Amino acid sequence: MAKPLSREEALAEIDRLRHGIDCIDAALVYMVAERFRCTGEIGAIKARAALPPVDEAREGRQKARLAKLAAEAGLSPDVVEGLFRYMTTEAVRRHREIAARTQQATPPAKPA
Ligand SMILES: C=C(O[C@@H]1C=C(C(=O)O)C=C[C@H]1O)C(=O)O
Repeated sequence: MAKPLSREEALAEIDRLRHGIDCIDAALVYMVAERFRCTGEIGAIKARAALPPVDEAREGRQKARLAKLAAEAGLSPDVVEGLFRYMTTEAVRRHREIAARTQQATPPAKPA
């Protein structure tokens, strides 16, 4: 059994681990921001080319890749899928907004 810890030892250890968590959270925030920057650029390109906001084939490939990565990392595929589902849903919501704004700003095509 693990050796009991004094309250002071426990608090010092928790502080050390929380510092690690704070560093990871900061990195995650910047990585998520960078991901939305990339998906935003894709949204603008799709809108200019009148491509649909959702790409189900790409999402399917990502799902398979992430499930493999989750297994390699010893994580539940459901946890990883849930995290990415939020980001993908939000990216697509933003693509729809970009598409709507682009449509409003684009003059109607001249009749042939
Ligand atoms: C960013 C894209 O648009 C959508 C958002 C995705 C994502 O957030 O990873 C993936 C596929 C698309 O449904 C894309 O087509 O690559």
